[in-house]
Amino acid sequence: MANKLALVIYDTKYGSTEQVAHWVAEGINDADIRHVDDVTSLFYDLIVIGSPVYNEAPSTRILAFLEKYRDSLANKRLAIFTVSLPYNMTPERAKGYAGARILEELAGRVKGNIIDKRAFLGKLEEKELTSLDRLSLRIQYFLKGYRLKDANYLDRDAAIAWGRRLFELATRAPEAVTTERKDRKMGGSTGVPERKGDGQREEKK
Ligand SMILES: Cc1cc2nc3c(=O)[nH]c(=O)nc-3n(C[C@H](O)[C@H](O)[C@H](O)COP(=O)(O)O)c2cc1C
Repeated sequence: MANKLALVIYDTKYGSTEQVAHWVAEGINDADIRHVDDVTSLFYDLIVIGSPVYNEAPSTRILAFLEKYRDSLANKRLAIFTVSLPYNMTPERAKGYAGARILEELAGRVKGNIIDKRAFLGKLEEKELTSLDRLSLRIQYFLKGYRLKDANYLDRDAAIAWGRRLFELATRAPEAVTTERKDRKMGGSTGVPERKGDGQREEKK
């Protein structure tokens, strides 16, 4: 039986990574979508993995999944994305956001052929948070000289556009993708703008 085109796998606590996963799947056009705990098959040409960022790390469920299926994923085309919201985000910063650090950490855990990766911004709504998360974030923000406040940087168009890009890459011959990755290593566009000091929580205004 032929593989299906694409599967988008995500974890989420407050819904934003799930939302981004749905938009990405919409852009791919013919993608299945599953929470990381409900994955039953990896018979797809492309596996997209989306992780939220909590406490400067990817989701532990996603990391456990990558570990468990390390060998099965090793010969697959993969794409990965993170959804995060650094404490110092502003609409200005959001425009050039790369979020490279956690995304690179996640990519480092994967053995497969990563055809593309992307850091998306998410949202935070104080009233949705568990009391423990609210307290912990309030303390972390306070220690860094910021005040926790609601923010929503979800970008539907960007997520759908990335899904479309993945569709193009996934339906290309494997050699074409490999060549493009080599080109990128030699200085071409990575899809993730490389800007110094644009880590998840490294800048301070
Ligand atoms: C407890 C907690 C810790 C977080 N820690 C970070 C962090 O270290 N870096 C970051 O960029 N965003 C952090 N965030 C923001 C989340 O990444 C952001 O709200 C994201 O949209 C959450 O994804 P979800 O809605 O799929 O759960 C944190 C959020 C929570 C609730």
